[in-house]
Amino acid sequence: MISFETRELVDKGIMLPLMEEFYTIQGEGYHKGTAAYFIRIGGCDVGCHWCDVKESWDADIHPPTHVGEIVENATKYSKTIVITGGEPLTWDMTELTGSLKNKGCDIHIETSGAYDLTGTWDWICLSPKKIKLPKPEIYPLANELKVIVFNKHDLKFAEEQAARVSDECILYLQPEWSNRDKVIPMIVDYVMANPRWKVSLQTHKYLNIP
Ligand SMILES: C[S@@+](CC[C@H](N)C(=O)[O-])C[C@H]1O[C@@H](n2cnc3c(N)ncnc32)[C@H](O)[C@@H]1O
Ligand SMILES: Nc1nc2[nH]cc(C(=O)O)c2c(=O)[nH]1
Ligand code: SF4
Ligand SMILES: [Mg+2]
Repeated sequence: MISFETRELVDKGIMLPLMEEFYTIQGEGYHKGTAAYFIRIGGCDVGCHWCDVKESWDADIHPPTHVGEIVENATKYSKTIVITGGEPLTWDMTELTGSLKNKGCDIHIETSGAYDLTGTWDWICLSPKKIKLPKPEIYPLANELKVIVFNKHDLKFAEEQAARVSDECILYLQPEWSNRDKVIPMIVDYVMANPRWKVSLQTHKYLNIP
């Protein structure tokens, strides 16, 4: 049982349910190929049926951890930090990003955008989900839009989402991993016909790294 005091600290974003942290290579999107330290925060109730980290969903199974401890550890490894989850915006990211900024880090987020945007970010990867759409205020701030393609309807969804981001936002279609053999040919044809889109692959899965 988590104490009332701990629950209060988590509500304020001074502690966060930490699922895992690892130094690896960013596998996806614009920064693919770049070494980065990943901090995976537990808790998500978006419920994507193909989510590749369903173990992250239940925040209660991930230990509430002081932001100071997370930051001290992360900065031993890298100045490029990726905050992911779960859905990191389930929580108040003000304290975590403020502390990382104080250490001079470049801070990236992987988010569905389904909850209020908190924290200060150097790079926002917005990966919108049909079942819980992003909050309107995140669209103009997204640096990259990364739509997961599970079937052809997702291409229409991708265009609807692209209409809401800024002109500078980089547009990616990323195959849903378990259905990749089916959807990759469709994505390839689509990107050649619509070259403002780019392909993003989960390259870490091909490299066999976290
Ligand atoms: C696990 S999510 C965590 C961050 C946040 N909840 C989100 O969805 O953006 C990290 C990234 O992986 C993508 N993703 C999750 N499951 C996937 C799958 N089976 N195939 C391809 N991409 C996937 C998400 O869309 C997101 O861009
Ligand atoms: N290497 C690596 N790159 C990633 N890019 C986004 C990831 C994520 O799960 O958010 C991820 C991940 O889990 N591993
Ligand atoms: S929003 Fe992200 S973490 Fe949540 S279920 Fe979807 S892919 Fe998984
Ligand atoms: Mg991942």
